[in-house]
Amino acid sequence: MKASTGINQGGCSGSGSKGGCGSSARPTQFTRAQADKVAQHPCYSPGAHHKYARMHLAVAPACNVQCNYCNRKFDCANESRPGVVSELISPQEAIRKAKAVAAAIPQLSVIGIAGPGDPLANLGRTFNTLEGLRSQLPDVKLCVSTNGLMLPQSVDQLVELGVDHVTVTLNAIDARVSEQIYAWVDYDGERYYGKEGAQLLIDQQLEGISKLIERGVLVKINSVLIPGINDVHLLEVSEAVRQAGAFLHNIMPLIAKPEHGTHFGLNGQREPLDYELTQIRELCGAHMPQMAHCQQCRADAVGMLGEDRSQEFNLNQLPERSEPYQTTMQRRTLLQAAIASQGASEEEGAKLVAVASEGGNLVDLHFGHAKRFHIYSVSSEGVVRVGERLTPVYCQGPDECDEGEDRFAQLLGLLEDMDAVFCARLGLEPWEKLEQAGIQPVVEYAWQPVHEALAQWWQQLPKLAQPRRRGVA
Ligand SMILES: C[S@@+](CC[C@H](N)C(=O)[O-])C[C@H]1O[C@@H](n2cnc3c(N)ncnc32)[C@H](O)[C@@H]1O
Ligand code: SF4
Ligand code: SF4
Repeated sequence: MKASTGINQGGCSGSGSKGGCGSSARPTQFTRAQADKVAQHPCYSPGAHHKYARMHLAVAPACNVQCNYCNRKFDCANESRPGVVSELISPQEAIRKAKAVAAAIPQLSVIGIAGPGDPLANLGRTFNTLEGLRSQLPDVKLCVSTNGLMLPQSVDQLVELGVDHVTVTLNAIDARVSEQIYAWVDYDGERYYGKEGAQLLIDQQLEGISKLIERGVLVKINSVLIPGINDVHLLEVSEAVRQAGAFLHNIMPLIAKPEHGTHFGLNGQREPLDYELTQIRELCGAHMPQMAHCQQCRADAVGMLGEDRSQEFNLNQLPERSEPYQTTMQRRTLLQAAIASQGASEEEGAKLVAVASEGGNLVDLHFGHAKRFHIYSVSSEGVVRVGERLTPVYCQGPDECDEGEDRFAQLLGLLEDMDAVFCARLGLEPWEKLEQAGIQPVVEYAWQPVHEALAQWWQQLPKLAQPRRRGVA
């Protein structure tokens, strides 16, 4: 009973889609670790959007470009489309809201920042929020959706903070097309118009996409289909992003109603017809796997794709006090393990195992050097990845080791519900402390593939698997 990987399926579920699909997408080869990441992201895998939920934190009001289709309104609770939010929140409020939603919706696997403006035009607010999420909700995936203008200079920090899913909106790779979509571009204190602004944006987007891919980040491309402007051109966009190494293309229909007050809406630019969207997705599907279950969510969307529970989680509705996040996290991991293995794990004595691994393919990291632990449920049902936990680095070298004790205590807290920890190496002292905490350190499988290592380890466990040692409150 393994998790659906979402590999080679063309990103086309049809369900919940605005428009059809039918694409015969070109296969994309993923490593197992990438496939695991995809499998738990509701936007990246059609199989995942029934199992996992997402939320957007509306912390980023400003934008550094003006798309002719965008008008960011703040006070519009009954409308659901990109850029719309009910309330703009601060990074601190965002963390509070994220904890409340993670507790209420255990299927929440991904938290993204997607506006209502551009996350990278609000660097302080965005990175403060991401830092808070990383340190206080270590088990959620972090996702950012950007126009790409500030990407090249932001990639290092995004990777450092553990963001491994980024969506870039790329509507054109030819400035003659792009200048019809963007009114202006603000960069380095200057405002650029026409082809000059368009070319600047394209250059930054393509450089940023390449850098993300070099660093192992999964990149999804959003393109807004604008009839008569970029419809046929999207074939070139699709081919370019395939060559760059993006893994999913999300062609979204333009929304352009006069009442939205956008340039296109007010000037009669028409929206695409359903069959036009289907045709373009089919044609682009020859280059790139297509996403067809995008719901064009609000910038503060909450819940499973296709549902919007944002109105249940406005700041004034959040509980005054919440349980410690560690308790929430442990409950979420057990529930996600049950979801992933369809309820079989508890009864069969499944083990929860944390693996120190750089990319999720090999058991290849020193325990103290892991920036994240990949969490697996291991049982007679197989090896199922059920999440990950981001961690402060315990020891980066002799100069930093005086902080080691505190960080180790944090690590123990992070992993206290695990049955075992796999890593490539581990010092004697942490070894003993892990054992005292009831967590088995395992180093015998250093440099072996994670799934094989875990399966072999399970095989050699005593045949009568013990029920799990610990439950959660
Ligand atoms: C609101 S934006 C926020 C992230 C970022 N500023 C960006 O543009 O990528 C999220 C997505 O919604 C799309 N979007 C915004 N307004 C739209 C509209 N009127 N019709 C279709 N897509 C739209 C954007 O192109 C982008 O892909
Ligand atoms: S980049 Fe995003 S937020 Fe900015 S104007 Fe375009 S759609 Fe709106
Ligand atoms: S707008 Fe599309 S890609 Fe973004 S969260 Fe919603 S479904 Fe996912």
